[in-house]
Amino acid sequence: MKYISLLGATGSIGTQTLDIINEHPTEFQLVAMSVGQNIERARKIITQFQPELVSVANKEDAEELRQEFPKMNFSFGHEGLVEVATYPKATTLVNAVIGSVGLFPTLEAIKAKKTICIANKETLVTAGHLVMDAARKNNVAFLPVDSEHSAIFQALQGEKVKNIEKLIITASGGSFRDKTRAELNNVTVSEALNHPNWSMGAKITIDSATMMNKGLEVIEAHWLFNIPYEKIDVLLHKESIIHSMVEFHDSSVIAQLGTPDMRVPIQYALTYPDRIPLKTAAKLNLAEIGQLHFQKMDLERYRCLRFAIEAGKVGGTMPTVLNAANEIAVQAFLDGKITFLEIEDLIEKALEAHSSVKNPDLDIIQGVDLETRAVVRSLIS
Ligand SMILES: NC(=O)C1=CN([C@@H]2O[C@H](COP(=O)(O)OP(=O)(O)OC[C@H]3O[C@@H](n4cnc5c(N)ncnc54)[C@H](OP(=O)(O)O)[C@@H]3O)[C@@H](O)[C@H]2O)C=CC1
Ligand SMILES: CC(=O)[C@@H](O)[C@H](O)COP(=O)(O)O
Ligand SMILES: [Mn+2]
Repeated sequence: MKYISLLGATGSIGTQTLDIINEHPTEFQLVAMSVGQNIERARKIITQFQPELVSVANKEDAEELRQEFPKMNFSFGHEGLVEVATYPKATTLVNAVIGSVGLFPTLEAIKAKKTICIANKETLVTAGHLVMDAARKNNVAFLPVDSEHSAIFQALQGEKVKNIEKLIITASGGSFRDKTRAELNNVTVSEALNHPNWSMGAKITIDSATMMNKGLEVIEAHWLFNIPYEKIDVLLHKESIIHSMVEFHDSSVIAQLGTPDMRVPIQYALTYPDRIPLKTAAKLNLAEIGQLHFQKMDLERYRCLRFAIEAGKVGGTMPTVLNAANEIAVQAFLDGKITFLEIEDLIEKALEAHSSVKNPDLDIIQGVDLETRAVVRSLIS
């Protein structure tokens, strides 16, 4: 039995993680979880899974739930996230929270020697050097959940990192992949949220549309696999069937394929190095699909991808700024305060205004993260 703590239980990845736990009750048990504001959904999860500890974003919600479920432990805020991430009975943390709020709980879970299944890519973008260094020093398994990184991780099983020629991360192109830049001027929030292949949370769906998601994934891959940026390519592949590939020195390419279903990489991270059946996942039928398409990535069309690669190469606190600016700008777009193309303008301004600090410690990272959010908010207002 694996005892799971889950950050972000009410979200898209959180819900699919619960599906897996539900399908395999003899393999997994949910012992601790966090939610944000969605208390209605939290009530249902508590009733179904009976976790021992639940953390919510707000104190008032924690108090209300404590009255309703007197035998359960409740916590709240940032401390609550850490309590869930380090819950003593849990052996494995699934970090499915959104944003750099996931960084500190991840570091604490690593110190508490939990196996980490990481979906929360913003944590790696914000402070990948601190996270991977802590994982190495504490000798904990740090397993990718993001579909592309799971694909690369699977392609690398039994391989030597020294033999890698390059990583090839595939990109669907997101909701606006068939639009020109000129056509992006008047796009709406609901159009942007209409991803062609994946049903995901709002923030990552917008990131897919701006191609920032792929930029974050390039930085994520750099840290997870310890590969220089020059050896990471992005390839447009509109079907999202090949989840990513690794090319080796001998010109051999290993790809991982499957129908677009996040439960597959989530479950792989939970069962690694084993595999167990996933009855509810659709089988891949290539004969039915017929053909797959590939296209070179245009960094002028997708400026956010260029910003991310450049920020990653500069390193230090530059990716922290990229991520924080993006989080604020995407939320402002979702709230109807800015247009779609203003997302990238704000990120560009934040990056241009920043002088990167080399080898930043956690205090510096947290300071830069907060400062960037304030700068971008003031640009918006
Ligand atoms: N969705 C997907 O298919 C994929 C997602 N990812 C990554 O996984 C992560 C999660 O994405 P996704 O599931 O789509 O996101 P969602 O928006 O669907 O879910 C986010 C979760 O985080 C909680 N949350 C949000 N803000 C806070 C906060 N300040 N404090 C505590 N909890 C908070 C939400 O709680 P509540 O709703 O209760 O407020 C919710 O449980 C992201 O980093 C994303 O990039 C990676 C690959 C695929
Ligand atoms: C499912 C997943 O891993 C997402 O990160 C996905 O990659 C988004 O699709 P895009 O390729 O459009 O960014
Ligand atoms: Mn992905």
